[in-house]
Amino acid sequence: MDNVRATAHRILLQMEWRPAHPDRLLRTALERHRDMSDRDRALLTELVYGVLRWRRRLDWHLEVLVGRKKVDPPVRTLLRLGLYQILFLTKVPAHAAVNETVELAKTAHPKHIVGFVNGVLRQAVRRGNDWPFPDPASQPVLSLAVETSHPDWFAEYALKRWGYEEARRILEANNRLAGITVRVNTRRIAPDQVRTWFEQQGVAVEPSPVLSAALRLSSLRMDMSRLEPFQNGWIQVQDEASQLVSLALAPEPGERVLDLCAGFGGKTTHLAALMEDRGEITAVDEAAWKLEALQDNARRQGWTCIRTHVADALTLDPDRLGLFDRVLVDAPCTGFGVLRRHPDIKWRRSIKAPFRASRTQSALLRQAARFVRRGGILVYATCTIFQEENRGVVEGFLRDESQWGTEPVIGVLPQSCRDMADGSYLQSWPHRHGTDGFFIARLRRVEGNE
Ligand SMILES: C[S@@+](CC[C@H](N)C(=O)[O-])C[C@H]1O[C@@H](n2cnc3c(N)ncnc32)[C@H](O)[C@@H]1O
Repeated sequence: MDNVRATAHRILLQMEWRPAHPDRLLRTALERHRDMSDRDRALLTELVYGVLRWRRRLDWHLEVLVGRKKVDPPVRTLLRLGLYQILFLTKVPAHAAVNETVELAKTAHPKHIVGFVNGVLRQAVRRGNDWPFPDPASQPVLSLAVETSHPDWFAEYALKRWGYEEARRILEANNRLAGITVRVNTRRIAPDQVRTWFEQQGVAVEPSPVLSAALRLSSLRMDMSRLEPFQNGWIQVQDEASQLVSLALAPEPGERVLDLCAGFGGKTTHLAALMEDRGEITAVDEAAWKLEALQDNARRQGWTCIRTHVADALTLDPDRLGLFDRVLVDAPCTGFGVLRRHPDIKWRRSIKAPFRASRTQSALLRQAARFVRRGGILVYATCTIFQEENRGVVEGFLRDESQWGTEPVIGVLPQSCRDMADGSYLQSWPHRHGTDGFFIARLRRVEGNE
């Protein structure tokens, strides 16, 4: 039996039943099938991510083929997988896509379902490029949702907020594959040396137009953790926009810094680099396993100034932890700025998600403020593009907290970031800057705590 398609089907179906990270499911599957060739591994990743990325479009095509007939999740997932290969994968011949999917159907379904799958996919092949699409003039929301494969609620939000043309550019950019960007640990090695290492492995590398210590790698998905630059602590996989967050905090060597939502420590280790490993960084997260990964990361990169603290940030007490010169809140968010890398997120959120997220974000920001000394800096960041989670959270905070003011984020960043300015804040965009979509606000405590 074809391992690749069966595995892709299993992963996609698992994601139908309950939320899971495709990356984690893929990694587990690849570990189980160590004998899989590199070509098959790449195809498996492409099938899973391709179906997730194009799900709304595939469902539209399915609707054209079978009408509103109810199709059970296992069969729907099979059809999406077959259709994706027929419509989007030029390297898989259409007849092979049909045959492989039908063979897969035979392993789990009765004859009439196998016949149904076969019939639907053959119809799709016969259609070639002849598919109806919603009319953008009379059905702009449906047209945006289907053509760019986003949930209808988000297409409607985007249309209202940005207008059709800009909304289309934003949504289309989410379907462009994002390459891997790395931050070079310049304390260990020069960016040029890392560049040469990758080029010697046949990977094309471009220096970042935004940041001097960042490199853009052409290969889309490599297992970085196996590579020498990663194992030697020379690099951190991190999009440029994400790198701007620590730069916006601009910590100085010797300071006390609090990273309240540290996660795996992409930003924490960057802070340590900016502080030349001098001073003290307290990295907090409620997920112990993430902080363990952070510690590995810090060890590999050679940072000793980070200590981790597993806790719900909302319950921390400034009397115990003391005050800090700078505090970072890299808040949990809806993630709509990173849909290029995580297309599954689109289907896991509803229109209520930004509002719900904003309540936690506001609580975290208010809590973070309690830890900042007078004159100190607080940076609030998300990887999303909803006003409710970004400007809305910060402005709500500023309305209630008279001891705080904003500072232009751009003031502490390289000139190359100028066009990311959004008033005194920063908002980066995949369609404009080729980076992930991040929001950053920089606040200063002007009065209050000593
Ligand atoms: C956007 S992620 C942080 C990513 C991380 N800063 C990085 O650069 O890799 C948000 C993090 O906040 C953590 N988190 C969410 N709510 C929290 C809370 N109440 N207390 C502590 N950590 C929390 C999550 O576990 C998650 O790791």
